[in-house]
Amino acid sequence: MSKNALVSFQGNKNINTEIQLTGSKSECNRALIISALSKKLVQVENLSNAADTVTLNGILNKLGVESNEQGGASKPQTNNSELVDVGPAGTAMRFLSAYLSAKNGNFLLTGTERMKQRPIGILAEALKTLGADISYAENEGFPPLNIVGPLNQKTEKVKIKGDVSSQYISALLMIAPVLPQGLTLEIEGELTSKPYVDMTLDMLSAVGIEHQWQGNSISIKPQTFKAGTLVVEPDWSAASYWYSIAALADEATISLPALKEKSLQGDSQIQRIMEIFGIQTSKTETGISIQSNEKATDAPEILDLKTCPDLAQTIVVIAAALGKNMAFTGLETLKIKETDRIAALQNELAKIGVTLTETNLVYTLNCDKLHFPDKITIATYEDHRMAMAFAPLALLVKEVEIEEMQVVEKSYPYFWDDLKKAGFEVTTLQHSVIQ
Ligand SMILES: O=C(O)C1=C[C@@H](OP(=O)(O)O)[C@@H](O)[C@H](O)C1
Ligand SMILES: C=C(OP(=O)(O)O)C(=O)O
Repeated sequence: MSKNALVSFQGNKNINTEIQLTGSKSECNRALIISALSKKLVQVENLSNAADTVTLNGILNKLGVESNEQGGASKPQTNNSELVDVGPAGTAMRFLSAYLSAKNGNFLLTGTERMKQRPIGILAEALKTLGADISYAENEGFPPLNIVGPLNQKTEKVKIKGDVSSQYISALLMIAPVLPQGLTLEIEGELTSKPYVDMTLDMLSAVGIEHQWQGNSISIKPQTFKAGTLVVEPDWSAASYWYSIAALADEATISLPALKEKSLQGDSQIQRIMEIFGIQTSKTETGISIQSNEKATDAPEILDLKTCPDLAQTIVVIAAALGKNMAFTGLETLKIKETDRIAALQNELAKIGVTLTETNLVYTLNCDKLHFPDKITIATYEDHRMAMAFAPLALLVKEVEIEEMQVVEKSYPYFWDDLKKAGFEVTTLQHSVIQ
């Protein structure tokens, strides 16, 4: 049985609401790994209810923190490996690859069928260079991974490609302080998604872990964690869907408590980017408020999204719906996320007459044939962001049916409830799936 959401908005398109967003899954997943590595000296506050965070928390609780992550312990006697299944959680897969390599035990780290298509070879090979015992259980370079820890460190210097996923780098940086020799990472090529590496280093600094970043090298010496609490901010990627709603409404004032204008999350750039679509952000006593009635700023000729890949679907869909023939760069990594997000966007934007085409890594929207049928049905490809980026179109299209509505659970489980709170009608449709 598949469950779809039928989304519509009746009456005046004026939205005035307050939405309490759940904690950032990126911050939470780092905080949980750091807490485990610190043997719970570091506590986490405002844990997200994102499924990816719930999964990682469950795995870490089950594994316990007794074993010796500081390295040097003898290898386990048994050949039975412990199954660790992250489902669709990319950060959990990447962070645990490093964490389990440093931990005493024998593990089979796996995930969904899609996870088995998301590359991990760059990280696994870097860990092997450090001394980790890792092998590919199915396909070379992809999960599942057999990991036998703790690693017997052979070197402190590792080279790593920076242009595929920053998660590999964050994963290594978090275990660096517990490695007997520490770690110096030399990043080769351009670093993609850089704000996520900054987030990792800032969160490590908050619990006393120092680093040096010179040129393309980041070094962390062996160090102990300082006791403390990491307080997680709400999720800025989730906030981006409220910016979309504000951009498509006739008038909107949406307050988002506890969000900070200056955030650890790179996706807080949505504040500046959405000015292109006439949305203004202001600080309030409790967080921020977004308003739709300000004058739009000029769109740049090409908007680069390399530092905020998770905003790409939000921004591309809004630009398309507003008929802006914009061009984008920095979208290369979208093909290896929850789905091939470029192909997914191309397929679904075609339903409102918009094309997205690529020439020399510049992606251009053509909205000349933009039209809004009375009803569109959007496929979501097991990708939460497809559902959430397209649902706001219900402000322009009478009925938007979003397939497999449960996909939102990955990062924003209360998305549909929050839409209802803001005045949308959301009905659940049950369809039998014929195999
Ligand atoms: O480190 C993180 O928390 C994340 C980094 C980004 O991935 P890439 O570095 O693979 O672009 C982002 O897309 C993902 O949702 C979360
Ligand atoms: C890419 C994402 O997540 P992950 O890589 O952690 O699966 C995302 O949340 O958009």
